[in-house]
Amino acid sequence: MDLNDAVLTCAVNMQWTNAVGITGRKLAYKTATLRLVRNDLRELFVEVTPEKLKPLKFKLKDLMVHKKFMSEGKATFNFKAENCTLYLSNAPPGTLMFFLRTIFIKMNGNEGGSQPDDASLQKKLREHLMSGKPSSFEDVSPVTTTEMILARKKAGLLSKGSVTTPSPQGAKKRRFEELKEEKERGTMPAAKKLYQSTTDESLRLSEEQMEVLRACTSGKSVFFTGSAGTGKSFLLRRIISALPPDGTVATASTGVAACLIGGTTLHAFAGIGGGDATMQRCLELASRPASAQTWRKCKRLIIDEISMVDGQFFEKIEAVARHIRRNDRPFGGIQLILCGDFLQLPPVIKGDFGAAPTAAPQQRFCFQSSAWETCIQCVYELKQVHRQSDPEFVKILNHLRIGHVNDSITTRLAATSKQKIEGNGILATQLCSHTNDANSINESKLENLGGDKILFKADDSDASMTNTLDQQIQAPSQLYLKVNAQVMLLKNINISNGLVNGARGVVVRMEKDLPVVRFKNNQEYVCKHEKWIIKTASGSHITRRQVPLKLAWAFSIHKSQGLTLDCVEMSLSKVFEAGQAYVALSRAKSLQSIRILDFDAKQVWANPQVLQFYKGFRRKLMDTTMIPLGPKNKDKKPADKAANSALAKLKKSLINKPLVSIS
Ligand SMILES: Nc1ncnc2c1ncn2[C@@H]1O[C@H](COP(=O)(O)OP(=O)(O)OP(=O)(O)O)[C@@H](O)[C@H]1O
Ligand SMILES: [Mg+2]
Repeated sequence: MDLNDAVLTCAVNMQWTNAVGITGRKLAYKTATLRLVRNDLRELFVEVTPEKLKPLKFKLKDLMVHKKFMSEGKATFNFKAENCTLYLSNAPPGTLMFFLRTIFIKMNGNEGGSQPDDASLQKKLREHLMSGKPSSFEDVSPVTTTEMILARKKAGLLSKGSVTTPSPQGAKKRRFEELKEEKERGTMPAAKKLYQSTTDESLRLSEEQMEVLRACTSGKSVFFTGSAGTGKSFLLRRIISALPPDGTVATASTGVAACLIGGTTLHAFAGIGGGDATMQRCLELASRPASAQTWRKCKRLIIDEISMVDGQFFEKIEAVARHIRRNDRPFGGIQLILCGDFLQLPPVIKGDFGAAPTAAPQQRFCFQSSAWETCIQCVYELKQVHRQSDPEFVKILNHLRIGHVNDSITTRLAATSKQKIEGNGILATQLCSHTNDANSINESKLENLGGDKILFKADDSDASMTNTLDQQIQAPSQLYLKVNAQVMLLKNINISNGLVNGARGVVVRMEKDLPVVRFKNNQEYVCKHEKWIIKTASGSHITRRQVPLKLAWAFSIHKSQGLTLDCVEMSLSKVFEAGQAYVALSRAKSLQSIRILDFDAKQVWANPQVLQFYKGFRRKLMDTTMIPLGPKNKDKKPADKAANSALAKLKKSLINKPLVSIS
């Protein structure tokens, strides 16, 4: 387990009722620490310590825990014997889940239950009284594997929507009610929910990821980077779940990336439109009541895919934050958690992703804005690649990332053009440089299939928000499918069976009006309607229900940033951005699941300003040799000979000495 799972800090309201159910004493604390402890008799207690006050203890007996809103950081503990209810709120959802899991395991992970039985309790009590020692409490020991296995076995004994001490009487009835409720809600039983394998919660953070998590939970403003697949977004999800929900705003530069971390787009949050207006106008826009309130409530701003946030936009929102919050500290005192890889896609300059770039403005990247240096306290680089396990492929990708291609890389990548990556009726997804190309491929392939088109219409909680949902959620509002359509899965359904976000499949038949998909690993899955939730800028939730599929004959490279994809084919002749070829190639898990039709070293280049930034990143305080860049060379490969040789030197230095963490 990653953090201390027997401790939780959150807001706590306590309420006692008398014997006839009338509410008596009430206490409310904005911050209190809950700790799982044992006394000398090995009985379990939850100790609640409000800030600067004495602790209160509640015996874990006849406990009901309601945790339907666990993912929002809320839970209710009902201590029946003590007639007291604790309402927990603003708990970091991940920490709350581990805390509840630890309670569950400690209460159930022992033969006969870990609470001592009455006879042994009486005996221990006698011994304790005879000894004359005062009562003492100690923290529970870390959860053992045996306790975990035993507790899992007992998961079926849980009562309706709760974690409770198992009692043989009524267990059957409770199980019946639980099943009935599951059926009605289409959800998993309470205890199983604590162990569900549809999310990546079971994966452990690496040591380098833990270090970043610790910096973020300690309140520091952090930028962390790393090559594609080093688990930046994965870590970001953990960071979000380790922070209190109140005041934590998760955003990303693109809708797809925002959806991967369960957040909203940075533009939707900021409330200044595209940020193209004058500074004065942006301040006016952000001062509108709804927008101003979200800025004032924000304590921690998280931004994924920071490489695609425009430098001028970043500078403007920094000024907006100071102005609205009437706070002169950088970003108005908001903690920033930024992550991304500047050697992947840069900010889109104008119009559609497919449009050709116009002349680059002065501050294209965030790191070029004056706000960057003042706002970031710690920087980290993740080095362990998780998406690919083949060291040869990882090495090739590391070279491509900095725009370095040698003959052996060219030969190896060109050789993929002939390999067969299809299987089980699943064709390769074509990654296109331009969005329009990808859309027309999907439309024409679907038209060309025989059979009837079936429309799957999304059910949105707020019909007026359909456009917002379209921008932020990959699941389309209208999805047309036919048997034999090539599709991609848009949710983690079952990680251990390979039914993960990005898995490629083909529709094999329709069953009760729902598509049945066969995946590359031969697994068949009858799609159910899944739910996506996005948080609007004002903090409310809007949802979309839709089958978790999207047509997958083709995607644009821009829409694929952040994804892990099975089985991809690409033609890179039309790439127009630094880092675009690297993004396309790094979506694949292995060299065996990729086909590059026309590989040419010219299609791969890194932005020299970014390379320079990364050099400075590594040697933050040391003086660096600037590469002379003419206005023409801002985003393209430097044509100038001197610049080229300086660039070659820079790449060499970056590849030979991996970047290090600086904090
Ligand atoms: N500690 C870990 N243990 C196991 N798997 C991990 C770990 N960290 C990340 N992964 C897996 O690695 C894959 C890539 O992770 P992720 O998408 O977060 O990378 P990324 O750095 O955000 O990549 P990109 O730059 O392309 O957005 C995912 O399948 C993720 O589940
Ligand atoms: Mg990512």
